[in-house]
Amino acid sequence: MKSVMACQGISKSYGAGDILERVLKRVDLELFEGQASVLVGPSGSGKTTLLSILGCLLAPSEGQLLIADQTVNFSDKSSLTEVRRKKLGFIFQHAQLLPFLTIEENLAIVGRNAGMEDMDIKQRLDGLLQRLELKVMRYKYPAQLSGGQRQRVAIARALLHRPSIVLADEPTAALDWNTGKTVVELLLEQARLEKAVLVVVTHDTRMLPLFDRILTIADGLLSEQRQTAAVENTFYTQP
Ligand SMILES: Nc1ncnc2c1ncn2[C@@H]1O[C@H](COP(=O)(O)OP(=O)(O)OP(=O)(O)O)[C@@H](O)[C@H]1O
Repeated sequence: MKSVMACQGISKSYGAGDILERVLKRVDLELFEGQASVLVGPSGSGKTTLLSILGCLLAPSEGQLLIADQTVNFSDKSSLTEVRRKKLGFIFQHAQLLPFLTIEENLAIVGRNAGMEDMDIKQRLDGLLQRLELKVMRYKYPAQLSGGQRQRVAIARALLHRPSIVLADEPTAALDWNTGKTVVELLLEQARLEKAVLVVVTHDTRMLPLFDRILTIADGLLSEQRQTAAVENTFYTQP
């Protein structure tokens, strides 16, 4: 399997002196092509912090992040922007679509930022809108869509430019169970189709069996669980 992304001894602290908080402690992690991981842990354990580092949005205090065997240089803003635009796709709890643009425009802008040709953007847009059952929404604005439809647009937006890494922070938190499950299944299907690395943060333990890997953060340490029951019993109650 091809390694797409790796964390090597990544630590992250916030604050300084007496109020120093060590959120991540020497996290090692290797993520492979086409692999879908779910990231779980108690509230405040550092899930968003780790996802932000993986997404090149936040610099680690120590350690290195490698994407396609290249060390990410967190002090070089222009290369960080380039990596984010070309290699990464993001999905957030609330889709965070641009309200003044139509669905088509919200999607096309990602392709343009990644340097795709107009014809490629159009073909990709047509295919994703069709598969995600969003064709009738094409010329609508985000406010005219339901929460589930907006998250399906967010999936299309995250994948449009064929990123090698897709990161999702609680993508179903604002949705009911059935809508959320459909959204995650579509996300998994599309990510696997594109052979992208997928990392999803969720509090919903019912989602865990859908993923290839279950990663847990607790006390700043990352571990991998194979038994979903152990994770459920340790930290969570069913929503
Ligand atoms: N910018 C920041 N400055 C200072 N402390 C921060 C900052 N961001 C996060 N923290 C702290 O780091 C810890 C981890 O936060 P993080 O948001 O990564 O946790 P989480 O596991 O995603 O939590 P939740 O499940 O509640 O969303 C928390 O104690 C939080 O208060």
